[in-house]
Amino acid sequence: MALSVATQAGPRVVLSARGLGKDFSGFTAVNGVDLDVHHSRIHALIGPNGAGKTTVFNLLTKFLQPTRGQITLLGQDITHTRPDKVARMGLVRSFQISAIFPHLTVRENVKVALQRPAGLATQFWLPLSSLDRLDARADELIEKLGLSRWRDYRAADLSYGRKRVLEIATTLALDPAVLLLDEPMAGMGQEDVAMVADIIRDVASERAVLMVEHNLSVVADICHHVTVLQRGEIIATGDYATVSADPRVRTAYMGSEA
Ligand SMILES: Nc1ncnc2c1ncn2[C@@H]1O[C@H](COP(=O)(O)OP(=O)(O)OP(=O)(O)O)[C@@H](O)[C@H]1O
Repeated sequence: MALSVATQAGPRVVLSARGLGKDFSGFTAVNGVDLDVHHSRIHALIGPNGAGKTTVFNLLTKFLQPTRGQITLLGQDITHTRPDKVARMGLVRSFQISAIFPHLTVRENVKVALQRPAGLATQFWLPLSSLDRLDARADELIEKLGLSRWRDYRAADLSYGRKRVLEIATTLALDPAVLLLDEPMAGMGQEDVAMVADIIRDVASERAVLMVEHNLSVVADICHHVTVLQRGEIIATGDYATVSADPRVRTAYMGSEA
């Protein structure tokens, strides 16, 4: 199937899926998913529990091999590419807080992340001072994400919301073209939600963001495009106003379907 993304007006498509599907021992978890994720846009993937959102994320990052369909990243077919290579090509998934080293400071955490794209192996037996040359870049990233005040705090001492921001900062050290965020607002209080929403908006000005998010007011607030999944298939796609008015989406969220 030809991908007609190159001719579209507006921001360019950086990640795209066509006819994406995944079966688990005969059970179809994802089927016929078409997705275009654009540079400088925030795209939400929403849907009720078990709709297939995480499976789609795992397929896009190649943690799972699709049963059907094609995935393209920056114009290259990555359907059969290994996850580590996909990450190096610019599709990076933000992992949970456990990806942060709690005993290291904010700055040290960012520096450890920064040494990866520099092509250095992560050599934990080297003193952290060996990463001094990364100070300037680390501080730039820290400032960008509003963490300067907490630069010398141990990650363990940060608030929950700021841990998530630090985790996003470590992901941005790889300068991804596409950032996948898995429920970035999960477990956060309202104040942290607003802060992290602002950060995601900023971060997306220089890359594409695809996020799974259950907080629909955040989706309404910051996402340019929303794709709604139900039972592994797309039931609506468009801006928030369009999809939230769709009767199938209303039914799916009210849980009144069998
Ligand atoms: N490894 C697996 N083996 C078998 N079934 C699976 C596997 N992974 C996911 N599933 C099934 O696929 C369906 C989609 O699951 P998935 O986790 O992708 O949904 P989700 O939309 O992310 O849900 P939630 O919002 O609850 O996290 C579910 O029915 C789930 O039980």
